[in-house]
Amino acid sequence: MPTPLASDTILVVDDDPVIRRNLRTLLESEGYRVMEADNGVAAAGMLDDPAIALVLLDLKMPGGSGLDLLRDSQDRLDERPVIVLTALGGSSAAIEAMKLGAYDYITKPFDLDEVLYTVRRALAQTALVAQVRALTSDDRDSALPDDELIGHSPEMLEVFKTIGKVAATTEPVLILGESGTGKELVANALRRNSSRAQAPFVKVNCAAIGPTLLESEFFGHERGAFTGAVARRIGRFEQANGGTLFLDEIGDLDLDLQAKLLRAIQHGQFERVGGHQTLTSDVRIIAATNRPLHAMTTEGRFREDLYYRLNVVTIEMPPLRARGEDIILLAKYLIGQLAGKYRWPQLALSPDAQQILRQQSWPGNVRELQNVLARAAILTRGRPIQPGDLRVTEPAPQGAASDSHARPSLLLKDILAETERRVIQQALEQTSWNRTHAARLLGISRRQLFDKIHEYGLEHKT
Ligand SMILES: Nc1ncnc2c1ncn2[C@@H]1O[C@H](COP(=O)(O)OP(=O)(O)OP(=O)(O)O)[C@@H](O)[C@H]1O
Repeated sequence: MPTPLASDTILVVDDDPVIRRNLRTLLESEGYRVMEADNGVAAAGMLDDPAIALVLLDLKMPGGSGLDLLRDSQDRLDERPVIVLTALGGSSAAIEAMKLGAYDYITKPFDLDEVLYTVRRALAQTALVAQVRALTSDDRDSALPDDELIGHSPEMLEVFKTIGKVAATTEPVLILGESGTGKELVANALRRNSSRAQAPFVKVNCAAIGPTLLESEFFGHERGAFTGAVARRIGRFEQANGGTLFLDEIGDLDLDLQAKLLRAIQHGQFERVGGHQTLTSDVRIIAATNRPLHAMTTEGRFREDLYYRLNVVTIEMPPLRARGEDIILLAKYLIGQLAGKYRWPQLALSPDAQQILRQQSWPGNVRELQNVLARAAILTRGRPIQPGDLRVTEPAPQGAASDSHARPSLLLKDILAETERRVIQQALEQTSWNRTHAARLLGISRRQLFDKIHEYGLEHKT
């Protein structure tokens, strides 16, 4: 959780001076500034102060109840989180408050730790959403760091919320989702918003290296541990000590290594390859995979105990096709990046091109969108992108194909390529992706078929 900023002022609204004093003492000891009001009307008058970042609000107060404040001052609250304080048994008022947009509620007599935890969580979450909003506004002049997560869809806001909630804990986080959905960006955001933001952030791609080298990659090795081990090597667990270790493609991990990894995560203990000394390291684990990890546990391909250890918090990345208008938001953002990089001020997306983008199913998700746009931008050499400039891997649905604007290209070579792609796709579907049968049907060799599948980025969908 980010340390509170000096500007984080909390408005405590309660008619009971003892409660106000207790809350003030607690919050000030944590570095927050505190303002007080003893009823809803007085509180509403104070909300014009932009320093107020959060409101702790009693519901029952003479002279302006908390519910009235929530109901009447939405504009003044301007999305600042309100945490409601309710007496035990007052659940209907609490529910009503939540409906009116309260962030959360705490029942009295409250536990001070719970108050602090809820306040911190609310502030971290709001800061994250605000940051994302600012970065995704249409203003292209704002310099965007490369690893910002763009999205306004409810699905992505859910992801941002979860990041806000869990970033500050040291529990492991498992990020699931199709390839290219932004899992690595989420790992970066978790780290950036954690108390370990300044500590080491070490990444290992578990699919990139074989099991023997991977063990040494994780835990290091002693000199002479195996041929080629000419010097002692410090592994990633040691490097990440005090920080965060991101294990990408964890679903590709060999069973034997899964056991060693479990021990290292559970007890923080491991040995270098060829070493006898037990080493310890304090790392926060973030793991990601596009594989169905849970199903793999039932098939015995992934250890159940490791799965449950990693799966304390799961973030499911929605596929791009499920993010609605985020496709266009992202496309505009990516176009902005390309325009800046290549100095193409005219680069833009025509409305028809946007329509084509909306209609795709994007099996390669954001990465595919990036590739399609980069290729189109290069083709047009910085002029506005039209539908014909977009080489998408999925044919546009019927309606779009009959629309003259949506016709991909009039160049003979493009039409031939598009026809070939469709025929191959058809043959593959007709044969349930039996490549031998499909190749026979098409009158080409299996090798040629493989090359074409690769060339056109065709994918088997179940
Ligand atoms: N929401 C997003 N906003 C901006 N860029 C994004 C977003 N999601 C993904 N990207 C970009 O798309 C590309 C793929 O993202 P990333 O590598 O994080 O995906 P991944 O899910 O980890 O993929 P894989 O499973 O293949 O490793 C990156 O260049 C990333 O910057």
